[in-house]
Amino acid sequence: MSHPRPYPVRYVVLGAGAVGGVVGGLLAVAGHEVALLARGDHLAAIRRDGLQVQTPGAVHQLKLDAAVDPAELGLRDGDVVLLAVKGNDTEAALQSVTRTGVRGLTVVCLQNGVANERLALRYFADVYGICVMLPATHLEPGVVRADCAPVPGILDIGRIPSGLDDRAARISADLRSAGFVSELREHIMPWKYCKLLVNLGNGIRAVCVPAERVEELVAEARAEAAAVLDAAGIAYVSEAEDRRRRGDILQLKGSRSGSSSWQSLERGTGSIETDYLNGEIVQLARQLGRPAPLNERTQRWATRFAAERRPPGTLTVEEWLS
Ligand SMILES: NC(=O)C1=CN([C@@H]2O[C@H](COP(=O)(O)OP(=O)(O)OC[C@H]3O[C@@H](n4cnc5c(N)ncnc54)[C@H](OP(=O)(O)O)[C@@H]3O)[C@@H](O)[C@H]2O)C=CC1
Ligand SMILES: CC(C)(CO)C(=O)C(=O)O
Repeated sequence: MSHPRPYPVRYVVLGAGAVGGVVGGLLAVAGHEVALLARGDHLAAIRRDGLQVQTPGAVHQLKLDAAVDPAELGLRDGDVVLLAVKGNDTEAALQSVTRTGVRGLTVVCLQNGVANERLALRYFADVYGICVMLPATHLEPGVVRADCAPVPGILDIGRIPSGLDDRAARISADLRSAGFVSELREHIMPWKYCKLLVNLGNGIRAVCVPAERVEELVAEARAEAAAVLDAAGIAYVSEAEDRRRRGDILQLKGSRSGSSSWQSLERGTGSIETDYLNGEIVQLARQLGRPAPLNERTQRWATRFAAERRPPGTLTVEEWLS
């Protein structure tokens, strides 16, 4: 592999929320060209005042190109699309890009879950996956916050389905220039499956009142899922390896209300990503003719909460189990 090429790259963040806003914002602070795709009140606030990216040590108010329709940004071959919508929004988001007719884009899935990369490959040849360890919060329209410092996140990257190349090296170097920790991974998907196992708790914790029994159920759902992945012959990085990679790099500062799924309920978006987290395990189990009752229950309750716009953390564990 040769050295990363020095030509300028434009990063187009598709879904400039908590993660996309923080990554795009800090890339812009580091001097990279960044444009944002957002929607609703968030887009209106960004257009009016700029995107505010808070970190534990600084507040950046960034005037960046922003639009809802990718066509408005004049997408061009060579642009790197940082796909940072929730998994349930991926298909529609990708289609909004394909409608521009520009096919020479690089798509980087800056998302939890493992279905986004497959979807992106349907439309684009150059797809990369990032294992996102970046606690971030979408505070209010126009304002996002990185919750860790001094390193905001670990963003290891690899080509899909596997392999290393100059483009991955270039993106990884740009992420490092923006303060992230990022390594190249020849096989990124086993890391993303490991992260999927971590995220199986998002849905239960988002709906339930915090309790010891909730944490036991999270562990049980995780064990159920690991058995499904094993039966399917899908490789995932071990908890020990994941712990070694994280080390003490991420230091949470201040308060954090909850996971990305919790935030969907808190913001009352009407949707939640659980179908692409626990739902991934459920569909795999169904293909194998196996049960996955805890992941199924997690999926059912979370989607119900989102649809009914119920506030997070309000269901007792007894109700969840009933
Ligand atoms: N937040 C976190 O701490 C972490 C999140 N992740 C993962 O990162 C990914 C992104 O999560 P997160 O940043 O929290 O999500 P957010 O909801 O904060 O951000 C996604 C943004 O994309 C917008 N959006 C959705 N579809 C479109 C579209 N077609 N065009 C333009 N904008 C669109 C959403 O709008 P709207 O609000 O209207 O839906 C929202 O503003 C998820 O996969 C999540 O699991 C991973 C690690 C940590
Ligand atoms: C691991 C966790 C919960 C970190 O915030 C996350 O990935 C998320 O919020 O979705």
